[in-house]
Amino acid sequence: MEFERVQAIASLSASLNTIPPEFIRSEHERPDITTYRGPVPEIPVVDLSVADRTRLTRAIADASEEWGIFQIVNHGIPVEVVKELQRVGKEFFELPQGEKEAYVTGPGSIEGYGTKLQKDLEGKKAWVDYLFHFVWPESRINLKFWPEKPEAYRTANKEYAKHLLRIVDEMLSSLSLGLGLEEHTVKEAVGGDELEMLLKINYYPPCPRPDLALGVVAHADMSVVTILVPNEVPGLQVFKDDRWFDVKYIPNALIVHIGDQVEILSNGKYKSVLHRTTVNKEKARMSWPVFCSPTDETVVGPLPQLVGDENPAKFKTKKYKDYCYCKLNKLPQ
Ligand SMILES: O=C(O)CCC(=O)C(=O)O
Ligand SMILES: [Fe+2]
Repeated sequence: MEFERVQAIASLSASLNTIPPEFIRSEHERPDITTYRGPVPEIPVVDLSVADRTRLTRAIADASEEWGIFQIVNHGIPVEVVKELQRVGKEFFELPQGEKEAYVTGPGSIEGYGTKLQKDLEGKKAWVDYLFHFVWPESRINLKFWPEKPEAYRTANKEYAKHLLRIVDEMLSSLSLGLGLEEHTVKEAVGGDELEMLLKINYYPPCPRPDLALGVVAHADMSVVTILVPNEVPGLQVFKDDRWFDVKYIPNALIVHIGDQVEILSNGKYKSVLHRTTVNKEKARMSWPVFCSPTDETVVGPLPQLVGDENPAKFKTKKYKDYCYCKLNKLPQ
């Protein structure tokens, strides 16, 4: 098992200065060939400390319509809280392999430590290991998947989740207002206070051939929104106007991805963004996305206020778990 971890493969590969063939992407995916190197448009940056609520709402709504991704600055989460989240996550991944295996994901569970074992459609593997666990609501938390080491892991994650809850509410309110709807509409449409927050830590070890491999492959998140903290190593790319662009690293910013559920309930007005990650030759890249999602049984579809004779529904209305099942098994929605 140990040698299936990308972290273990990376240590071997470093000395060989090469990577196993199943990590070498075909030409249409290779980052060196497919990354656009012309002038790069910046993804929008939204300053949450702006006092003018109407302006803030418009900035978030416009970014969600045009890009489906933006960075937020002056978000009010203390720098120390984020730094501590990053420190304990990094220390967990630096533990001896055997200690991490104690948190290994089990059959039928999304939570836990692991590596995507199945290859993708082209028989390729992703240069990343991960840890998943719920951080909200309390009833969903299973401490079995929350590392006991380093010692501050659990307090740091609890603290971050508490702050993030406020940001999620702020995002969902702005998305509602941006559609011309009452503030709580979007949150209620995805289950209100039942909304779940699943934290993932991505650990992308240094890779001797970052020109050939990919971290996470192109996808759009199934969530309502995903809010992500990266470390200082760039690697996130977004697909826009038929091109892959690098996302600039902005210290202390959080990255907000619009997920499929918001695209669906807005009937396509807001875009769920296609993104992927590249890896780095010298440094480990890490990221902490939190996927905010409805419960399995929550039914999500285009908001009735937004559909009519002139605006027919572009998406089916279905349970979140059925949406995920179709997407994960590449079945028609
Ligand atoms: O590492 C990143 O910046 C993005 C990761 C991601 O897209 C994901 O885990 O869904
Ligand atoms: Fe993602």
